[in-house]
Amino acid sequence: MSKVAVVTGSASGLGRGIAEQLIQDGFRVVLHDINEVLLNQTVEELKQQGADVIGVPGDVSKRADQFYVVEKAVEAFGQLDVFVNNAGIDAVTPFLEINEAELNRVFAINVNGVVFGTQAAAQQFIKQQTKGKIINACSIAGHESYEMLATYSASKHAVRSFTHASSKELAKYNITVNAYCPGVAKTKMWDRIDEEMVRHSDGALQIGEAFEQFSAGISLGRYQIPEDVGNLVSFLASDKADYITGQAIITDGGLVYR
Ligand SMILES: NC(=O)C1=CN([C@@H]2O[C@H](COP(=O)(O)OP(=O)(O)OC[C@H]3O[C@@H](n4cnc5c(N)ncnc54)[C@H](O)[C@@H]3O)[C@@H](O)[C@H]2O)C=CC1
Ligand SMILES: CC(=O)C(C)=O
Repeated sequence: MSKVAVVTGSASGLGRGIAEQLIQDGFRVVLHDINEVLLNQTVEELKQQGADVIGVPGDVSKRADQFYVVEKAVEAFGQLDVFVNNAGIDAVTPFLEINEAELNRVFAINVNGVVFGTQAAAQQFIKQQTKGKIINACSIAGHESYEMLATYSASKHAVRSFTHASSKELAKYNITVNAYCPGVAKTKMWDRIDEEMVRHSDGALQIGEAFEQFSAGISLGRYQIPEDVGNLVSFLASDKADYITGQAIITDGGLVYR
């Protein structure tokens, strides 16, 4: 029987790219997103292409929603093999203006979401008595800290730390936990970051220029596309990655060197 993967935040952007790659790899995929309208549209498009997928709306910051998506995956497909904690949000703010609401919002989704998704998936793998793979969205911002992106960078450093700690605790169940760390990918997230950086630049930047400046240092000379990220997740989700755990692997075309 083909394997089953859940991908959170997969109605669009990198999550959709990851879901499409896993479908190509032969997975049955559960798409999960807070945007129910977009989720239904994406699920319909993928079904029309012949994919064996379902959509489950939910908010990753709610622990119950994460256990619910695992329950629905098992109800529909009988098992769970891979859980991708992809959903995440951005925040662009000068450090002195960061407030409690921003910290709570970004950490609730980017950090709590990863913890709850990991718990829900791990409990299912333990119940099944099978190996399992948990794959988290980190970022180059989980290795490097950026001006105006302090809250976001801190949240991604926390994702890297939870990847390390959970991989150590879950190894005895044959569950691996790894993270992918994208660079500068052209998705709605970067459209928003660019707009906000322009807004905070006092006229120094025009639309598109923050994205261009960030992309300028990429050694391979182009910005990232969802397929680049899908390729790394495809490997991490495969049996070929069975002996890799606790790693936060950078895929950025050569921008941040660790
Ligand atoms: N775009 C980039 O350059 C980079 C992105 N990343 C990370 O990759 C992941 C995906 O990023 P993008 O696709 O660019 O973002 P995006 O903003 O383009 O898409 C995110 C998707 O997640 C969904 N979502 C947002 N909040 C949610 C919640 N609470 N529960 C469930 N779904 C939710 C959105 O509806 C959307 O469909 C994020 O964790 C992000 O931090 C990391 C490094 C670079
Ligand atoms: C969006 C992101 O993850 C950056 C700027 O590294």
